[in-house]
Amino acid sequence: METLHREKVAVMGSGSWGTALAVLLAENGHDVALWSYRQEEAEAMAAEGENREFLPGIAIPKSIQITWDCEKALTGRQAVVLATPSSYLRSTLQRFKGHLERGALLINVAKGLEESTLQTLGQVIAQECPEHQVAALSGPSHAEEVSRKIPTTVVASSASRAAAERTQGLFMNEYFRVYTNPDLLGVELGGALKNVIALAAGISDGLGCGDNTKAALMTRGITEIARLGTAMGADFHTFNGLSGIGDLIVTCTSMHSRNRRAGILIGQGKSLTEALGEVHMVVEGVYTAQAAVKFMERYHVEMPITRTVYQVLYEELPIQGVMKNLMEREKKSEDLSWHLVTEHQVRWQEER
Ligand SMILES: NC(=O)c1ccc[n+]([C@@H]2O[C@H](COP(=O)([O-])OP(=O)(O)OC[C@H]3O[C@@H](n4cnc5c(N)ncnc54)[C@H](O)[C@@H]3O)[C@@H](O)[C@H]2O)c1
Ligand SMILES: O=P(O)(O)OC[C@H](O)CO
Repeated sequence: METLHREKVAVMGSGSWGTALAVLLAENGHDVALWSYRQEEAEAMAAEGENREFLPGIAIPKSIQITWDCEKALTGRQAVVLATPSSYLRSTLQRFKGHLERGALLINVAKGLEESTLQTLGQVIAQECPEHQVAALSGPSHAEEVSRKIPTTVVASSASRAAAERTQGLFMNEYFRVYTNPDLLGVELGGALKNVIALAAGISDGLGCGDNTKAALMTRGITEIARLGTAMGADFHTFNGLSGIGDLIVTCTSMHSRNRRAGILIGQGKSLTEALGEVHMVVEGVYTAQAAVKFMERYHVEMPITRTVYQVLYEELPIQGVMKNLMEREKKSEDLSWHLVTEHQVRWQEER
């Protein structure tokens, strides 16, 4: 592995992902500050040398400066990792943007959509911090595995190639392989929307359905994500990559997945509030489902799995009605090659 260029990095958000990435960045040789939203969270981590609440068992190197003071975290830092849950991204940016260094690169690692504005997280960041370049790091990557150095691959995406490559260089090491991808919209949408499909996969498990059902939900899930994504202008191919199908696979199959675990509890008959309380960590799909339903209406696309999850969460669709909702829909043609459909239709017409 080539020698790393040492940078001063701030990680804003000390949940499981922010903590895991701060540890990785420190191990890569960077000078890292880790900012906590809650003072008591920062104090506990500093005193215990680990994040017992969100990432127990992983030692936090002493070189990491842990703080709840935004100014301290950001002063002199040219790379800033945004690791708060998506619903707090805007409020966190508003709180600290006055302390950002001029030209600092903002790297979002949260996965979600802003329901009130129907903006992607990249758009939220660009709106709040228009002077700064934005990148995203996304892909199949549970904090519990990355922090144990289990081989993981992700993508660094930005409209700016230099920003994507800088992000790649910051994070890449022998157990964390980072590819670049120029399609920021597609990368963000894949990461956000897979969480709703993971809730469906969990519900299916909680209901006692089988592997056939899970495979169907994952395959049809990525199809509906790509359908919305391409309607919004993303590149179809991105959904075949790490931030698309890759992340969908891990989140629908792993017991580390908060979304899948919440889905299992709901499928077993727990209420949403009970499921969220039990999982304790952020379950992004619960919020993304609300935004996704608005997006699908705006772009006139069908997303039956996403809509069914929304109905369970917010419209009291009985859990026993989930499979009926999906299986007894009208007959359809499979549309995996979304961009080739027209070509197929032409060929079929010629054959007649
Ligand atoms: N955990 C993972 O494996 C993982 C992997 C990839 C991406 N992500 C994404 O990273 C983001 C953060 O997830 P996480 O798993 O680290 O969360 P988490 O549930 O582990 O931690 C939540 C954090 O949010 C903080 N918080 C609570 N209220 C807040 C507020 N009002 N403002 C700001 N912060 C507040 C808490 O103090 C805590 O540090 C999510 O978008 C998630 O989808 C997580
Ligand atoms: O645990 P989940 O379901 O929130 O997923 C976390 C990451 O997005 C997995 O890549």
